Amino acid sequence: MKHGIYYSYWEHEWSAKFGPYIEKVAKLGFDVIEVAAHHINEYSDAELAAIKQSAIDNNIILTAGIGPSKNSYLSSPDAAVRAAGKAFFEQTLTNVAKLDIKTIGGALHSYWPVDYSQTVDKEGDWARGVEGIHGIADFANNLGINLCIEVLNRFENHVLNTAAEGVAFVKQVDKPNVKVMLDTFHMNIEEDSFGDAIRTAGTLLGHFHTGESNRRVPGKGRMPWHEIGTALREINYTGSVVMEPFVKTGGTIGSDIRVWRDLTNGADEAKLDEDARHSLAFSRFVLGG
Ligand SMILES: O=C(CO)[C@H](O)[C@H](O)[C@H](O)CO
Ligand SMILES: [Mn+2]
Repeated sequence: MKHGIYYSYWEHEWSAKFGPYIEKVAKLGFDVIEVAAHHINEYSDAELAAIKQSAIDNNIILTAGIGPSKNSYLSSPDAAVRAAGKAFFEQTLTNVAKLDIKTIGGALHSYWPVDYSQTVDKEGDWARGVEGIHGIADFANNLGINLCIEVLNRFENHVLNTAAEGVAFVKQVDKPNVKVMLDTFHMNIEEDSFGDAIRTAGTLLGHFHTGESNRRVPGKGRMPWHEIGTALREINYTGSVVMEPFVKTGGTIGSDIRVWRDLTNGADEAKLDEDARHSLAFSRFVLGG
């Protein structure tokens, strides 16, 4: 099991450059950095080559997270938006592959976060989502990339809220590189049992996000980490466990994640780093790896 952190922990914008964080997370002892792919198409090839080299030099694996935009996503009822979604993914995956990234996770079938001022069509969005992911799966596979479909809580998406729904969706897509992704923050809201949810995902679990119920770093709250670690060991999970803490207010990250109070307790960057390092030690101990 490899342990990582989403660089957005330190940032306010999904557009923030991720290159400089590789050395930082390596120094903190992580194996993996997760980067936001939302704006990767704005990076030049030279920039991507330098980032790839930095990852090699620092012995860091990159994974990617993404929340597709409402203008271009795979399950839209509007065929033009679906086509734009496919084109966006093909360009994004091409650039993601330039960083040797093998895992991209998020609500890839949908857009994020969902706008609930509009009518919800769960059945239609599910069916179009399955078709949309099916339609980009081989493209991703040819680049060596796994598509990890994140199960989110009801306030962020309506299609996949539980591990059982994630498994059903991924089985309908029926492609070897399309997997289920779970996140303890969302599971805490939707699942009856953390252990059962992880066992339900089983061998289909492709990526795993961690965070406390208020999205502080693992170890600062009341998540049942022992139960989670036991279940991950039971299913012989060998993928990445990426902590996804969101503790800062402000910017697009603060508003998309609904961080309306300072969860850092006024921490400066050095203190945020220290919290991440402690949480990594805690995560390795309780989850394995
Ligand atoms: O858990 C999440 C949102 O609540 C997601 O992992 C990411 O934040 C999202 O896909 C954007 O990268
Ligand atoms: Mn997540």
